[in-house]
Amino acid sequence: MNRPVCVLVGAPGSGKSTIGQALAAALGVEFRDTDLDIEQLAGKPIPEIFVDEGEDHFRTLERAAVAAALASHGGVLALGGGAILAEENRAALIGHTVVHLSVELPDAVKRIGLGAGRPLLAINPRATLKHLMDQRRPLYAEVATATVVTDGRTPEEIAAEIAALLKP
Ligand SMILES: Nc1ncnc2c1ncn2[C@@H]1O[C@H](COP(=O)(O)OP(=O)(O)OP(=O)(O)O)[C@@H](O)[C@H]1O
Ligand SMILES: O=C(O)C1=C[C@@H](O)[C@@H](O)[C@H](O)C1
Ligand SMILES: [Mg+2]
Repeated sequence: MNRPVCVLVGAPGSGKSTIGQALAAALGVEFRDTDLDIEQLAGKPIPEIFVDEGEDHFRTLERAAVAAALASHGGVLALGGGAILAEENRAALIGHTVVHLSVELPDAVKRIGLGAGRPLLAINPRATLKHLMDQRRPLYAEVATATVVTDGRTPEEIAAEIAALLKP
């Protein structure tokens, strides 16, 4: 059974997908993102899943995607920004190497632009993002075995710091 060399968690815009790909390339392993697994399985983009079936259904798909990826993926794994909301997912992360990519509101807003593609941020995006980040910060900290600050830093710098952390 494979297990991820590193699982990345963090708020929307923390850079899980971007840094995950750079880190996987640096380590010479595969990158996997549970958001993409869910889209492939559902056959549609995440915003459409939210519109057609609702957030609860998305979270059900997400719990299954997290369990499947943790059990089978041997490379770098990025989880969706809200995956840590589920107690089941937090429990499943125990014993894994989990890196929290921390980001504060100004950098997160700059990066994601608060445009389309993030269904939870469709209404009053800045305030909603702040609320999400405040609510989730303790949960990211709970599952993380290390926290890496991303504000004002390039994806390459961040990926290099994580690669160094992973060295035995
Ligand atoms: N360290 C960084 N500095 C500047 N821009 C960044 C950095 N990391 C990511 N970005 C940019 O921010 C945007 C969001 O990054 P990314 O999609 O990797 O975040 P994410 O954590 O995967 O978000 P989500 O939870 O929505 O999947 C992208 O346009 C990316 O290029
Ligand atoms: O922050 C969240 O709850 C989400 C983040 C994205 O990665 C996707 O998983 C989805 O848009 C929900
Ligand atoms: Mg992502």
